[in-house]
Amino acid sequence: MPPPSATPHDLSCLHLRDLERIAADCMDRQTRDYYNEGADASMTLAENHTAYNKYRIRPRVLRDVSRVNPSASVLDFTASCPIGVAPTAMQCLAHPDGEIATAAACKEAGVAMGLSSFATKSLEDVKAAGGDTARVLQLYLFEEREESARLIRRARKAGYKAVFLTVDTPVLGRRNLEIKNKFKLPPHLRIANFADGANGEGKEEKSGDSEAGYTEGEKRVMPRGPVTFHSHAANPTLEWGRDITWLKKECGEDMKVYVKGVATAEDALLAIKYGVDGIVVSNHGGRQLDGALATVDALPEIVEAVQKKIPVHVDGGIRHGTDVFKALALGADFVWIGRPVLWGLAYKGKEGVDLCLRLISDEFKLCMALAGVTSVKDISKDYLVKIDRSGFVSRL
Ligand SMILES: Cc1cc2nc3c(=O)[nH]c(=O)nc-3n(C[C@H](O)[C@H](O)[C@H](O)COP(=O)(O)O)c2cc1C
Ligand SMILES: CCCCCCC(=O)C(=O)O
Repeated sequence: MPPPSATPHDLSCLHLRDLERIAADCMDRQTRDYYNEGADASMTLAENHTAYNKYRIRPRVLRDVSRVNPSASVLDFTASCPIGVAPTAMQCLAHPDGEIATAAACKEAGVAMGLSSFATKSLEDVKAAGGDTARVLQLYLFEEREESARLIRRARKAGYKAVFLTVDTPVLGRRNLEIKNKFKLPPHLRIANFADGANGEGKEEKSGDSEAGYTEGEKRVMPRGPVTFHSHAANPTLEWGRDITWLKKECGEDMKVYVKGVATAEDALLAIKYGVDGIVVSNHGGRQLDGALATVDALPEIVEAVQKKIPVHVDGGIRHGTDVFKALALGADFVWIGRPVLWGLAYKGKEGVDLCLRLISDEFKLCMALAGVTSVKDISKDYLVKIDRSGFVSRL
C-alpha cells in the first residue's frame, strides 16, 4: 500500500464535520432530527466524541513508514481498515438507494457493513450489493420469537456471518425531537425485512420478490410506523441465560453471535460466561440512556476484564481517523461508525458513502504513518497519554 496522501479529493468536504454540515441541508427536518439526535439532553451523544480529546498520541519517529498496512481482520474477513459501518435503521430516509448504496460503497472500499433489522432494503439485496463485506445482521430479539428466528434463517441462507444482538434497548430511550416531530416512516418506505402488518398498509409482493423473503402463508407481524416498530423492538424481557442460549442455537455454526450495547466489565464477563463470540461496546450512539458513560471511557475496564478472550469492538462518536487509532490503542479490536455514513448517504448516495469511508480511512492511514506504526496489530497503549482536567499528562 502506498503512503497515505494528506490531500483528500473533494475540496468541499475535507472532514466528517464538513460532511455533517453539508448533509444537514440535504435532509428534511424529520430525517435530520431522527438521525442526529441523542436521548434526553444528548449528554452522552456529545461525550461519546469529546471523550476522545482526553487522549493524545505519542508519535514515534524514524521508523520507515513508506509502507503502512491499515488492514484488519473482522469476523474472518480481511477488511481494508479496522473501521466498519454500524447498523443504522431506515437508510432510505437519507437516499432512495438506502442500504444498497451503503453496501455497494462498502464492497468497493473493502469495509465491513452491519445491516439493521430495521433496514429499508431487503437483507438479500444488501448482501448481493455488499458481497463479502456485508457480514453482519443486527438483531432485535422480539417477544414474538418466531419472527426473529425467521430473520436469522434468512440471514444464514443469504450468507451473513454474524448476528449482533442489540442489548441496550430493553425499552426505547427518550428522543425528544422524534416525539416533537411525530416521527413517521413516510408512506413510500417500508421496513423491508418484515412484511407489512395486518393493517394492510404495505405493497403487495409478487412471488419471487427478493424483498419479501417469506414463504407463502407465513404470518406478517411487523407493523408500519415508528411507534409500532419501536415498541415491537423494545423487549424488556431479555436476559442472559435463556435468550443468549436460544440465539446461539438458532445461529448454529454458520453465524457468530455478538452482543452490541455492552458498557461495563460485569456484562462483558457475563457475555464470556454465556458463550458469545464478541462484544460491541456501545451506548447506541447516545440514543438510549442519556448520562451513560462515553464508550471510549467504558472501553478500558471492558478490555481489562475480557483479557483478549473474545474480540472487543467499540462504536460511538468516532469522527476522525485519530479517534480510530485511539480506540485501538485502548484495546479495541475494531470500531464502527454510525451517523457519518448516513450523512454521506444524504449528501450523494453511494458517492457520499464512498467519500465518508475514504475520509476516515485516509485519516487513519495518515495517523498510523505519523505515529510511526505500519501495522494495525502494533497499535497499543504505548502510543497514548491521558490528559486530566488540570492538564496533567499521564502514561497509560
Ligand atoms: C439513526 C440511527 C439509527 C440507528 N439504528 C440502529 C439499529 O437499527 N440497530 C442498532 O443496533 N443500532 C442502531 N443505531 C446505533 C448504531 O448502530 C451505533 O451504535 C451508533 O450510531 C454509533 O454512534 P455514532 O453514530 O456516533 O457513530 C442507530 C443509530 C442511529 C444514529
Ligand atoms: C427499541 C429500539 C428501536 C429503535 C429502532 C432503530 C434504532 O435503533 C434507533 O433509532 O436508534
